[in-house]
Amino acid sequence: MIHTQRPPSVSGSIDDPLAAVLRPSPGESPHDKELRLQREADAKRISDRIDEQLSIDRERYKKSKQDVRLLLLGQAESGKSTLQKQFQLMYNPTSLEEERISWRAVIYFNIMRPVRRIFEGLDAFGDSDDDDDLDLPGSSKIIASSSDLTQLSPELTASGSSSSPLSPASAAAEDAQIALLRSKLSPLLAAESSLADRLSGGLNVAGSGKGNVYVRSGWQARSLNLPFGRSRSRGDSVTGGRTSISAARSSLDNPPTGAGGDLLIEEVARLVDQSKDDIKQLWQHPAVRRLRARRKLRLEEWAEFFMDNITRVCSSGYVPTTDDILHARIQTMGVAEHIFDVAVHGRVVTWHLFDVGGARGQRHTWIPFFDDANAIIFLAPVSAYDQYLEEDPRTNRIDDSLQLFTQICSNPLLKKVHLVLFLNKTDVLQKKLSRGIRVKKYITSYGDRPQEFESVVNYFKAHFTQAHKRNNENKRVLYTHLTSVVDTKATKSIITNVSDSIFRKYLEDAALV
Ligand SMILES: Nc1nc2c(ncn2[C@@H]2O[C@H](COP(=O)(O)OP(=O)(O)OP(=O)(O)O)[C@@H](O)[C@H]2O)c(=O)[nH]1
Ligand SMILES: [Mg+2]
Repeated sequence: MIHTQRPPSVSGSIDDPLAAVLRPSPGESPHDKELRLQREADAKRISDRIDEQLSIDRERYKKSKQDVRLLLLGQAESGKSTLQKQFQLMYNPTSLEEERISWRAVIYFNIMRPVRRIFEGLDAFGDSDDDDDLDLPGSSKIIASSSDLTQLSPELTASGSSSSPLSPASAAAEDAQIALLRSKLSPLLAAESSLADRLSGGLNVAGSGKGNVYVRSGWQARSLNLPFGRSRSRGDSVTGGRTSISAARSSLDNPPTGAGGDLLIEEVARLVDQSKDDIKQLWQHPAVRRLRARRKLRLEEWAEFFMDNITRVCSSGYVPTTDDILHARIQTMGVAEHIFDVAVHGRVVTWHLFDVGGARGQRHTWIPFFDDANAIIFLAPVSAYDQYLEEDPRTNRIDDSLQLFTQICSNPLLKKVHLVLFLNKTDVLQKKLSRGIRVKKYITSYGDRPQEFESVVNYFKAHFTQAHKRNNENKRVLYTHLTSVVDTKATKSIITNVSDSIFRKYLEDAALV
């Protein structure tokens, strides 16, 4: 028989420090005993609570492993956040309702910026009368972005682009009108940077050439002191540790409020209401129409949308409509996680939808989200053929989208992820083509193919499909949809369809595990 000495660490209760603490002292009085029992009961309660929390966490973790994780990827302005709003509208409409009024600030900002750009355009090109479609990178165009004159009636376009020079008297009269409008709108323009600061929480993002404003997740709720439903940034999430959003505190966290709410926003609301007729006059001014007709001034689609709705949007008591919210533009910073419960085939599954910032400087923040993603919706704005990246004015936006899509298809972490491609902004593409903005001029390989929607879309689609095929060892299916994600009815049916296919793949994967 072997006798061994017990090592001190496993020795019995005699040497156990914990037991020593809990052991009654030899001469324990009844009062001491009561205190000791109380201590023991407290310790047990705390220990039970820790066990309970650990078990909840374990359950939550196990359950969250069963959740669906969907990433929305694509370059800046491709429509990711707009698509996220459509998901929100379908699966968590109350939260959109709660934040509805907070969108006013973004929409006011979406009005101030184009007003300033119009004046900049008039300063730079007001006198020149060369008819122009110069969209070469590095050209001196003031606004190297998006849309065109699709909203102009032929009559306006004809008068606006008239090549007959103005008489000196007419030119002087126009100059005086513009100068007056500039002076009347100067208080509004003076408020632009305060509003930008309020929206971004003072964050300045390097490389935002147009002075764009980035917001991080949850700004709507912070602006109203609301709980943000079940939407949160990854930085706030229970899993934590993969924060990609700057923790800079937003001034929206504590906006100075008065009886009517945020004082700055109320002041801006008063200013836009006062200025609405002048803004309208500016927007419809012949000098501005001429600039737009010559494409010297090209405003983004949302800017045109709000300019066309100026009286309604600037009137006092304005509450944004859902359509307004879908058109509102604010750049996403980092990665924002939105959580929805989705009922598919009679089963409710929690979906985590990750809406990322698409600008080049934001893309590194996507990577930590790749390893447990189930599905990706990649958005490529097919209307962007005549645009260049704001971050890199030499890169055509379609080209960038294609390169980005190739990287996503070939990324080893994403090889098994269900892949959906949205060829988005088809409505804008239609309008550009009907305006005669030639594809060949920007995408030379398009050659002499027809300037028709079908042909253009098929051409781009073929390139994306090709990029997918070249990087598809796993024979994964690519689901492609032509979309305009501002169109609620059409997008709803696509989301239903996509959710269904994502869920089917999810069930297949679960069965294999
Ligand atoms: N007309 C039209 N506008 C669209 C469409 N998709 C998006 N937009 C508008 O384009 C703008 C940019 O869309 P966002 O959803 O903010 O773009 P994003 O991909 O989230 O951009 P980042 O956050 O910068 O990465 C918004 O004003 C949208 O209303 C579309 O299909 N048609
Ligand atoms: Mg966004």
